[in-house]
Amino acid sequence: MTLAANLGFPRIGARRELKKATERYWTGEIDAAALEAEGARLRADHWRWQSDAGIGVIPSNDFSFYDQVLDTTALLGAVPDRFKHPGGAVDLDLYFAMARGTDAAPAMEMTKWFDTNYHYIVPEFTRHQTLRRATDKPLTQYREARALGVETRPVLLGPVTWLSLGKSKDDGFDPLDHLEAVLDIYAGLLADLAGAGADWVQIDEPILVLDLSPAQQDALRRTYARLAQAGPQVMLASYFGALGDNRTLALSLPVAGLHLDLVRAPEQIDAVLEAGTDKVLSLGLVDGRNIWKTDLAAALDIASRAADLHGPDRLQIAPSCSLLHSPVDLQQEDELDDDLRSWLAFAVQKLEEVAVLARALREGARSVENQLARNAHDIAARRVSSRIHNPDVKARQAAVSDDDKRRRAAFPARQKVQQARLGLPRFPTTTIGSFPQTKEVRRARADHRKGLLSDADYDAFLEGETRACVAKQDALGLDVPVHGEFERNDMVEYFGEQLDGFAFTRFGWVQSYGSRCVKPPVIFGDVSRPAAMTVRWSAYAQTLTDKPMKGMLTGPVTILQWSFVRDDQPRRTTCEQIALAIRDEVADLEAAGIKIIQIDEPALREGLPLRRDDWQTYLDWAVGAFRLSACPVTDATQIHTHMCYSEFNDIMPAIAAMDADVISIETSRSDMELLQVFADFDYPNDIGPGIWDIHSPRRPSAAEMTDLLRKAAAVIPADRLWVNPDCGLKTRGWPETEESLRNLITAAQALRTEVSEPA
Ligand SMILES: CN1c2c(nc(N)[nH]c2=O)NC[C@@H]1CNc1ccc(C(=O)N[C@@H](CCC(=O)N[C@@H](CCC(=O)N[C@@H](CCC(=O)O)C(=O)O)C(=O)O)C(=O)O)cc1
Ligand SMILES: N[C@@H](CCS)C(=O)O
Ligand SMILES: [Zn+2]
Repeated sequence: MTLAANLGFPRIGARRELKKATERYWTGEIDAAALEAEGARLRADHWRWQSDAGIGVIPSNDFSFYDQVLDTTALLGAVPDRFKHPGGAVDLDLYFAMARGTDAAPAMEMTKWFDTNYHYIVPEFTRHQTLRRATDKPLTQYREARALGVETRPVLLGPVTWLSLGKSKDDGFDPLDHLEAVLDIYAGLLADLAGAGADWVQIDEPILVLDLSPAQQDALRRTYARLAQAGPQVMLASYFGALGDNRTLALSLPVAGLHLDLVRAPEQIDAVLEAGTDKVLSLGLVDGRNIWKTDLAAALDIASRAADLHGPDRLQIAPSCSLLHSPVDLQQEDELDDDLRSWLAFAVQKLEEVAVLARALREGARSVENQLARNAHDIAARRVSSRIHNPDVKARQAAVSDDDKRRRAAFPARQKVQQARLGLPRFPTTTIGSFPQTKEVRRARADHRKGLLSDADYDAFLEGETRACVAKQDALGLDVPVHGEFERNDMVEYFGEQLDGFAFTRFGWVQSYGSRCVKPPVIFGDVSRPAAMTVRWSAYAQTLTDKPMKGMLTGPVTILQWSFVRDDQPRRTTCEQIALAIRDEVADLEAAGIKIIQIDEPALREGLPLRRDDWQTYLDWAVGAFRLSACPVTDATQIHTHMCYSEFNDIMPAIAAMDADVISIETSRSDMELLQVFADFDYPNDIGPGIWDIHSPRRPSAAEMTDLLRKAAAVIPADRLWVNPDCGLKTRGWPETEESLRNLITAAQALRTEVSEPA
């Protein structure tokens, strides 16, 4: 019998209840018991909703208080020495300390989860680390569901993915050398889960869609040879792409089930069916990464073919990946127009789609003919909607030339003109754009939205915040101030709200990291800019200071990457439309007297395809889009870009090809490691390596930041170094911001004294 299955449900809560409870725990407003109780309440609700939606295979252990990779690190007791854990269980406070750092110990690194906007805590490995089972979460949450009458399939992160995503802290140590120790722990856990009643477990190995080394392939063979014997049957989950050249390997593993992402890679079903297998196949037919309604007829076509060739009893229907990346429930969206609403599906609706498809296979398409007919109507209506196409946008795109993507002079000549115009000191200091989004700022915006604060009062409030922020930066002595971004709810959503072709939701929140969420806008049609979006705030801020005010924009690739993108045209086409809109904004900022403009592209690296063979094509159009947005200006206007959470090792030519006059990057958590690649590559333009980890509430001292800057000056010529934090300061409070910026400026001053001027 074909079952409807789910791989993971969003844990943050339909109204971000988990975020709110976690943050209240951190500020001491509630205790651990209250936080645990809120977690349990959410899990119970989510299990019930899934059951009500008709899902037969419901996951457990997909819940997390911060991150599922950190959960695995805690499960395996891989606590870095600096947290001085004496052994025994990893409790909630140690868990949060690893994620967020403490005064005594910096947080563990955080980075992108594959090509998503979700961030995980990077495991740290050392040669002499002793791994041992240090939490029982998979077991307790399985039992918790059972006690509520819900039979679940516990989800575990696969050992090889966990080891592959971690970082070795000892030279020459290969994390895969820990594999046997990890397998001992997993085998024990699986046996316990079987003892508690679990017939199946889901083990996620998303690295199966990456280019794998022989050592990783061997590790996968050893892992599943062992775990397939350990108790419950294993549903091995691949997602975010095609198995590709790992298909034979995956099919050869002695697991009982294999999950395939048939949204990103629908073609792989034919190869798998042709190869033949006795495994249960889980068909990921409903997009877990986007918000469009599934074309059920097309999905049913694939599923029916699989049922004919493989047998309906050995099939499950599922979302393509965990629904962690999807908003919770479309039902809440009371402000979306009817057209748009009829085109969308969030997590709850996606599970209903999964259930319809499974039922169609079990009982025949007639049994769900009403649902199929309604779906076919909505899919067809979207396809022909007049709201999607804008001939002016298409005409402008057709006229884009290579010249539009080129600055007038090369960097050395631009640098001279800009230095003469800006007159900045060596080691110029700046920030990445946002300043603390305090409760007051968020409340004023919420009140404005609800009509409790008039347009004029909200505007005056924002002017006040901006004025105070510029004054503080002047008092601190920052060389290149910013306006503070108080008017922005989010660096992508804010732009989406002002561009045609975008829609936005009220509650479409998705977890980004820890308690932090984003509400990606929905790109449904051709994109254009009806009016200037940021000039009002940058121009106002420039009137408040004699220093050069930096204008702040989000780049086209990042807007694309952090939105829910239309799936009816290539991403590169949509990206170019956004680039043209940003280009107009850049030109307007320059015309308004703004001499420095930053175009943030933190998601450029994240958008890189998972397989290397596809990289160059992406990099060509992504870099082209950035350049298209950045190049309407004269040589005297300085263009900055900013990238956080990015590994640059393999993409330096593309970073250089962006040709930004200045790039600021996140480097502090990696102790400047990330900078070395810029040195090795001989990166030609200016660089601002972050010297303050703004993701942690910890306040770095001037000495610590001076030290980081010295490390930077040892590898990058001093006359090309800028001094800045890792990223924007929106998540920080004012006291820590002022103290840390004071220290950052002290560090810059120290380097100006220490490092002699070039002759
Ligand atoms: C730089 N990062 C970003 C990523 N993706 C983005 N789309 N944006 C980013 O900035 N990816 C990589 C990183 C991830 N980092 C972060 C950092 C911080 C956040 C964050 O702070 N998120 C906020 C939500 C931001 C937001 O949209 N705020 C709105 C709504 C505020 C709100 O909650 N209002 C309350 C009412 C408030 C009151 O009455 O007091 C409500 O609606 O209930 C706004 O400011 O208006 C977060 O809180 O999680 C995300 C990613
Ligand atoms: N300008 C943005 C960039 C974040 S990546 C900010 O400062 O928040
Ligand atoms: Zn950033």
